[in-house]
This record gives sequence, C-alpha cells and structure tokens, in this order.
Amino acid sequence: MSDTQEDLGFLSSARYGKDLVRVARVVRTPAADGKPAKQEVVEYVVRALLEGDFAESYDAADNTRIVATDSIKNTTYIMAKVSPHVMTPELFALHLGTHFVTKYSHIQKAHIDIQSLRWSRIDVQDIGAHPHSFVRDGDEKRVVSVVVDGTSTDDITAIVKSGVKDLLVLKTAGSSFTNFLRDEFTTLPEVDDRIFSTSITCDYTVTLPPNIPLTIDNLNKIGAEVQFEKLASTARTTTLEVFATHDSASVQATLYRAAQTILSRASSIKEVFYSLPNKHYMPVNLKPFNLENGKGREGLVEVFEPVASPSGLIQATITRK
Ligand SMILES: O=c1[nH]c(=O)c2[nH]c(=O)[nH]c2[nH]1
Repeated sequence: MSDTQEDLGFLSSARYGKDLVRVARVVRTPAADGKPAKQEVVEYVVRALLEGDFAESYDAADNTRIVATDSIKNTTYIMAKVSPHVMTPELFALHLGTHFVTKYSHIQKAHIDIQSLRWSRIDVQDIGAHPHSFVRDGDEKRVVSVVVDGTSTDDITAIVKSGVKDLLVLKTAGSSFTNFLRDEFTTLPEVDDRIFSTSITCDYTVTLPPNIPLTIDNLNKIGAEVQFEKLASTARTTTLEVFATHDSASVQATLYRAAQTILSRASSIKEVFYSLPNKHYMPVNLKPFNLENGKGREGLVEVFEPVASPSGLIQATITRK
C-alpha cells in the first residue's frame, strides 16, 4: 500500500522500545575484616518503551528523532554496568527511565518494566548460605513497573509499581464458597471445604517522597527513604500469611483482606492490585468404584482432579482512603 493514501486516522498514542532484554549482573565483595568474599546476582527481563515527539516516524517515515531500539537495549546493558542502583529493580528502573527523559529532550516518558527472576543462595550443610552458588527458586518473579514523566518543565515525576507474579499457592482447608446467587444457570454445589489454589499477581503502588525531587543524583536518598526491598518483602510475606491464615469465604474476600493488611503494614503503599485465578480442584467421583470421596463434614474429599482451564479470575484494586 502506498504512503500517498489519504490518512483517515491520526496518531493518538505511540510508544516504542525494546522488550525482553535479558541481563544478569554480578556484584563481588572481596573478603575483608574477617568476613569472607561474597557475591550477589540479579537476573532481569527488561522492557523499556519511550513516548515523545517522534510522530513523524509513524506518519512521515522520518526516523531522524528515533533512538533506535538497539540503542535502548545497549543503554540497558550500560546501566547494568554503571548504575549503583542495579541490584534494586525499582531504583534501576527509575535510573533507566530518568536517563532517557533527561538525555533526550524530545522524549517525555519512559515506561520501564522489569521482571526479576529468583536466584536464591544454595544452602550447604556445615557452610550455610553459599557465597556464590544459587538455585532458581520457583517460577515466581518480582515485577516492577515504572513510568518516568519528564513532560513538565518543573520536576520529573514517576509512578512506581512493584509486586510479584506467578507466586503459586494452595491450601487444603480454610476455604469455602456458599450463599452465592442461585438461578436456572447454577449447577455449582455449595461447599464449606475446598482446595483453594491460585497463582498470585500482586502490584502495589508506592508513594515517592514528595520532598525529594526525582533526579539521578537523588536516587540514593529516595531509596533510603522508601526502602523498596523492605516493601517487597512486606507485600510478599503479608500476601502469603493472609492466604494461609484467612478463613476464606471466597477468593474475593481473601484478596480484600490481604490488600487491607498490606495497607496497614506499609504506610508508603497507596494502592494494591491483585489478580487471582481460582485454580479449580474438582472432587473425583469414585462412586462407580464403590468408594466414598468425601461426604459432609465427616468425610472430606481426598482425591481431586486439578483443572487447568477454565479458571475463575478475580481481580481488584484496593486504594488507601
Ligand atoms: O471464591 C470464589 N469466587 C467466585 O466468584 C466463584 N465462582 C465460582 O464458581 N467459584 C467461586 N469461588
């Protein structure tokens, strides 16, 4: 199709960048003051997308203001080498995003998403946590989503969301589902005992300190004030604790309780979003084999068929009042 065709639409939004940039960073601390040498590693999957004044690359095939996605990828690797904040994904994302909007005057916003994969230290008998050997500790990822906005002529601003995804949990008691709407479309029996399993996605929105302007030089101060690692640990631990201990009337009610508990434990979190698939475990009918598989309170179900699909999907955002 020719570019001389009449435009019927206008470019109402656009962003571009590099996705799935995989980078691992090792930090080595030599032995000193009687302490043994230690190494740390992070492994990230980064998406960096830019917004700005480059409409002409779409509507006039003019690339002169396009920072190549290849350069965006290179920037990610360079930052992984030079950024003092690389080991904390929120600060690394803020560094990368602030870099793009300050270096290029025609770039207004940077959307930086990072998934941090789990490398946990290997526990060795008689040694404890190994100084430089790690194990992939499950599918769970720590996720960070940062939008750095340099549109204003005043301060640069940012929205920082953090959380987890693919955190798979299951409980074999303490979950029921009763009193739901019944009509001619309903076949689901009420159950006062069931398996509750979900793969947790949680995103919480962090309030950045209003008195510290967002600049690359201020990232240390911002990090010290917000304590992103502590927030991540609070959100994860609280999510798991509430899942384990809440007497669940529904996925909805447990989601709500977990979010409220996070808000009560972390004053710098202003909003919590959860996405919880209800991964169904169906009781297997063993009657054809003259076997009981649960009946009433006395005989609880013992054999289940885990069902991959369909699943329920329960989502909500709880915002601090
Ligand atoms: O916790 C639940 N919430 C629902 O909305 C629902 N719907 C359903 O069929 N089972 C469940 N479980």
